Amino acid sequence: MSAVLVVNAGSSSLKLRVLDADDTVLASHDIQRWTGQDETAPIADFLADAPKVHAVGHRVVHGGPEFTGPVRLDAETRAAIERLSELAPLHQPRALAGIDAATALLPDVPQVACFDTAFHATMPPSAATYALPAAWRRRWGLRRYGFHGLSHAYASRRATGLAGLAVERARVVVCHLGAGASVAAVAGGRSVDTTMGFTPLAGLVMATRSGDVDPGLLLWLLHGDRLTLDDLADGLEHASGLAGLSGHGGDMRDVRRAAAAGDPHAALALEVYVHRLRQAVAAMAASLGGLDLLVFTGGGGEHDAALRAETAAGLGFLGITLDDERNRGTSEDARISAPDATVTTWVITAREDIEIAAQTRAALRAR
Ligand SMILES: Nc1ncnc2c1ncn2[C@@H]1O[C@H](COP(=O)(O)OP(=O)(O)O)[C@@H](O)[C@H]1O
Ligand SMILES: CC(=O)OP(=O)(O)O
Ligand SMILES: [Mg+2]
Repeated sequence: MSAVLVVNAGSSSLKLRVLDADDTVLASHDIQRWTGQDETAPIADFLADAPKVHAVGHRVVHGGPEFTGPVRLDAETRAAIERLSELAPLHQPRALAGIDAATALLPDVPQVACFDTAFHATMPPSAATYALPAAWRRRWGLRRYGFHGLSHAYASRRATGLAGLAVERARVVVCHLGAGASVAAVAGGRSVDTTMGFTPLAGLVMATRSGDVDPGLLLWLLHGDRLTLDDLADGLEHASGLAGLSGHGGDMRDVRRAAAAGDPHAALALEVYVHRLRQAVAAMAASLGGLDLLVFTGGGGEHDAALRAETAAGLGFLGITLDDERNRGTSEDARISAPDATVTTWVITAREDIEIAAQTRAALRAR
């Protein structure tokens, strides 16, 4: 099997790729602000000019308890994915739109779902369990799932390889900083902890998502006539994060411009973002019992040298020290730590497409 079409529907974009057997990108197209509502059009246009594909791999954000590895799509698996939509309302409907479009356009080509949650299925119970009543946990399967697993898996493996470390021995913290953002702890190639939870709303400050807030605050907002459930959900998902803090939207570039022009709200947004990110890196290092590699990936992790420098600036006590020139000089896969740093720090381009293509080939071979 050679060429694989990769469909990566994120919260803010749709990324289409055709990858050859050796991961060469044969065709590529990104659609910003894809809603999934106009189902087939962008994928049809892309396929009209793309080489023939032999399989399709889809990124699906939530795999729930049942999907801990890639799965061939059919009516049954599609229905199971649809039932998980409530847990990832920004993401799952878009993945389903991509699945339906590709299935309609390529009815004879096998399709595979690859899950963001699957990489984190190896988390130990101490990291995955919420301190909630047992009856609730049993009845609704409440637990930490974690997300961005396709990116965390790829970036941790890639950095470990570039560092020349044995996978079994490497302790890696990966910061995936895109529109959604999460930090993961990877030991011996397996996820042992992460900042996202039951849903992709938990953890870090994101573009428009709040990340962690006091659950008592949410109860207080829902009490009496302060906010309806719909208003609360909309506020936490779309009007919080960098957007809610800065008043300049959720794109880090706009927030930085506003802060540089003297806007105090934008400056506070950056401070809160970095404070929480540093805390998360230290927490993940604690989950690993020490740290060998720190990795930055995702749009902000790859392109925002100031963000990397500000994050590292508070983490010298862990052995993290950047080389200023290297940090400012790259957005390619490269080491950016100082020569004498005990933790080596890396910038790695997010390549969920490579991970999805590999999982797709593996799932089809396994049958
Ligand atoms: N040069 C840059 N400086 C700061 N932030 C950037 C830069 N380029 C991209 N970003 C951030 O990356 C985010 C998009 O990340 P990306 O991983 O491409 O998207 P997605 O999460 O949709 O997959 C944007 O919201 C933006 O804030
Ligand atoms: C899981 C998640 O938050 O994905 P994205 O960053 O694509 O929104
Ligand atoms: Mg993404």
